[in-house]
Amino acid sequence: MAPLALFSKHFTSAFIVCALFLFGYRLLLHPLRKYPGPFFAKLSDVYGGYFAAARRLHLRTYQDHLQYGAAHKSALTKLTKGDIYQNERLVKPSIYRASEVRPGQNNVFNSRDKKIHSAKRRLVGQALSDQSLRRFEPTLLEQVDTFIRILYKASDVSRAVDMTLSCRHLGLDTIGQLGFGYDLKIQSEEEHRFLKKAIVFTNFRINLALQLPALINFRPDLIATYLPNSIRKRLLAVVEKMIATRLAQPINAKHDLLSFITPKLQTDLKDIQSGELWPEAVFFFGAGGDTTATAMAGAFFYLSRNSDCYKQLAAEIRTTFNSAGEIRGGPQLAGCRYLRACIDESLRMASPVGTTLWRELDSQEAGRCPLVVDGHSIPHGTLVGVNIYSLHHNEDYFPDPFTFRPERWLDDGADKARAAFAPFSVGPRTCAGKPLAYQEISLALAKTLWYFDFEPAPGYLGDIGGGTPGKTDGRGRVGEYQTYDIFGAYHDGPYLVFHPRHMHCDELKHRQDG
Ligand code: HEM
Repeated sequence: MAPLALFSKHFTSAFIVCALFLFGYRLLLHPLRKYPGPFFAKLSDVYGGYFAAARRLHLRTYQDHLQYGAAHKSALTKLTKGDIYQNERLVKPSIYRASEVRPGQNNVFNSRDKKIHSAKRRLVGQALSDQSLRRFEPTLLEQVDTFIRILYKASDVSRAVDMTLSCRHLGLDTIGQLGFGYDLKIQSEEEHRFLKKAIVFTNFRINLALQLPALINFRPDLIATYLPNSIRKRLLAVVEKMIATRLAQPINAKHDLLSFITPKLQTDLKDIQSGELWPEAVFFFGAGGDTTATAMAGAFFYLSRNSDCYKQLAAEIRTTFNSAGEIRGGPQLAGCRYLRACIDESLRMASPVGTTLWRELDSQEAGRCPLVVDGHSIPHGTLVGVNIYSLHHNEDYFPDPFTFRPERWLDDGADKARAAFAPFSVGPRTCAGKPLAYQEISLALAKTLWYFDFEPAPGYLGDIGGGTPGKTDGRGRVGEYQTYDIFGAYHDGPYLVFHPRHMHCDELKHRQDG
């Protein structure tokens, strides 16, 4: 036998023996072996990686919960269950390195050290506080008004509007202003619209690496950054341009994130991407635009398909306010309880972040008493987490979970539902942008219902966004808004047709004519 053939024969045999040994260990001796779970998840993280690549890990995890129970093994070293996010002994695991803009550059989202995180959180949180949002409101209202004018133009010619696109344009323009005092004009012009794709690419990659940590060191986005005109390179160039433009102005010229963080974070204008400000800016831009867009598109989907809820919400908006100008932040908007219930019900059913947010025992806790979650003693090094999509469809908390029923947030069972509601996560790493998200979604929905009636587009366009009958992979429910899990969510539609409420739309017509 030729030496090469001999080598390859021995190598293959050795590989098979090692694999059998490893899989035998994982099935029979691994500390988590007592937990039920899918066979392939017991063997390797490739299980999570495969479903992350298919963008349906949330659906698979939900099915696994039904089959194996709440505490099951969803990957080699991962358990899902319990009261995790308020536990001070737990931190974000090292797999969050997957979201570093450049290796070693940490931001408020992926810093693991508690002290460093709370300093960053205090800094970034200033731009997102209630007081800051009050100052930002006129700018937010301008963006929402642009959104309304675009719907009005489409309504004039009965053109179906893809709400995924419109909501994402609004979300990105808003975050361009709040982050950098920069008018990206995505709602009205083409130039920066590629940013949507760039954010999807980034989120997909991060999610894949979070589920299959072996990929963390393989960074296709870093490679992509060196390719001429790659989408990732263009995204970073836009963020850099926004920072440079803004830093050329006096620091208090705008009310934005940069006015708060620039004095505290080192940045060299000649090399912005190496400075401390850079990772915060890139994350802020990615986190704030797409998530609110999913929440809005989901709400439009469910309202267009549930006519009783639609009518009740329209009545609330149209009786609470006397003019479009009155629709702004404050007690009247906060008093729209049905509006809030519709938003929460959409966030429950189509969570913008529907994934499992992994946590692990802080390394400083090693050797101290074991971690106990819901009566389970968890070995050190295990990742624990709750899957948001599964939690939000758990019948114990949300009876009839696939039915859009805003009333569940207003009736007697509301406290139980609220205890299990976590679209923004909970605990010290809860979303810092929650108040902005609610304000933006509330204004966009309330103003839309003030000016228009809407319904699904006729023909096949009207079906886009829902499930496909007969599918058995979790996508067979026609009335469920289909999200594709990429840590955030990818989606399409709904396509809606808008009918102006004429006496109210006259002012829009005049503004357009003017
Ligand atoms: C409906 C809209 C939104 C949803 C559902 C959402 C959801 C979340 C979730 C689940 C997390 C925790 C992630 C984890 O533990 O790994 C998070 C973190 C975060 N979000 Fe949001 N988000 C939304 C909008 C926003 C907006 C508009 C901003 C503002 C720019 C924002 C800024 C942040 C920040 C700064 C963090 C990191 C918090 C920390 O670790 O201290 N989010 N978000």
